[in-house]
Parts: sequence; structure tokens; C-alpha cells
Amino acid sequence: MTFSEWLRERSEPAWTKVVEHRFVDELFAGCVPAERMRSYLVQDYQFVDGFLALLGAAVARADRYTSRLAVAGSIGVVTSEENTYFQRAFDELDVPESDRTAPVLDPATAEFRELMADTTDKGSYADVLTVLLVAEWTYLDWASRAPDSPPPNFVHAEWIALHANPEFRHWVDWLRAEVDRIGEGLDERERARCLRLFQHATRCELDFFDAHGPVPPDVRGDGPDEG
Ligand SMILES: Cc1ncc(CN)c(N)n1
Repeated sequence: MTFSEWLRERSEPAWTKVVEHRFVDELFAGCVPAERMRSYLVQDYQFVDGFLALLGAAVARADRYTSRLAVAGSIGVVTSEENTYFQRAFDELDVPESDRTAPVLDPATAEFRELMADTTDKGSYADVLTVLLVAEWTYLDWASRAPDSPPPNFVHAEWIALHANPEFRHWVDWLRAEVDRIGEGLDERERARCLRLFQHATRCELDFFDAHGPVPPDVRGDGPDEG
């Protein structure tokens, strides 16, 4: 088993809960209500801000030029196609300027940003790669479940398409191989640290989706026990 496979396996069942989240199923069906899609994207734009800084840390801490180039390629996508998508989606969803630049953060967003900021400031290259890998691999995995026909609304369809395409798969495959390469040189303590980070980041992904619902029936009170 590779290091990346080991990290993911040790992060179950949270990993599968992210990949099979009800929010994702609603997205595939094109039925995330506008209000929830708006709050998800507003919060995610704040996630992306921290994520971009983390990508910068990977460029700075990589141990070779080819690795810096690979990470820089992903920075290109985040700052162009993905950023343009956010702007068009915000326009479509009537997101006011204040929510685009400085919204009140959900606790889930704040925790994820804190994890990324700590790793950006103090993490080793292995630590940085570990958090990046969770954020990208979970998104590749859920997007890989997408049905053939996209939902009609571009806000839903393009968010799926940004994570279900050969270039994104190639980037995640590279990240996995890089984590495996760097993992070979780590001692036991460093590997354990990567596992803790991987598990924490996976938990953050789950909390992030949970924060945007939908609320499960048993919590809503229309489960089998309710009269
Ligand atoms: C919360 C979250 N995690 C991951 C991704 C994919 N970069 C994202 N956009 N948002």
C-alpha cells in the first residue's frame, strides 16, 4: 500500500462521508437551493484564499524545480478558470460585494483556514502536501461520481466540471505521487504527523459540507420516530 493510500484508509469513515455527502448528491441533481449554494460558494471563496497561500508555501518549500512547476500550474487554474467561475456565480446569485470580500466566516470555514494558515506558516513540505492532497483528492473523488448528464444551472454544472476533468485528475495523481515520494524519506514521527494532518483536513472537509446541509431527516424531526 502506498503512503497516500494508507493516509486515506486511516481517515475512514470520514473520507467516504465527504465523497458521498448529501450536498454532493443535491449538486448532481441540480437541486441545491440558491440560498445554500450562495452561502457554500461565499464560504468556499474564503477557503480558496487560504488554499492559494498554501499552494504558495508548496512552491516555496518544494525540494526540486519540477515540483515547483507542477504546483505553479495548479495556481494558474485557481487564479483563472476557478476565480472566473466564482465571479460569474456570485453575479448569478446576487452576492453583495461585502460577502465576496469579507463575509462572516462559518466555524467550519474558520477552522479550515486556521489549519491551512498554520501549515503555510510552520509546516514542512510534507505537511503542506498532505493538506493540499486532502482538499484536492476528496473533490476529485466526489466529482468522479457525477452522472453523465450535467444539471441545467451553470452554477451547479461548472462546479462539478471544474473537479471532473482529465487535467484535475492529472494534478491529483501528481499530488499523490509526490506525497508518496516525499513520504519515503520521512521518519515515523513525521509520518504520524502527516496522518494527523490528513485526518484533521478530512474532518474539516466533512464539517464544511455539513455546514451547508441539507439537514438530515432525523435532525429535522421528520424521521421515523417523530409523530
Ligand atoms: C472546502 C473545499 N475543499 C476543497 C476544494 C477543492 N480545491 C474546495 N474548493 N473547497
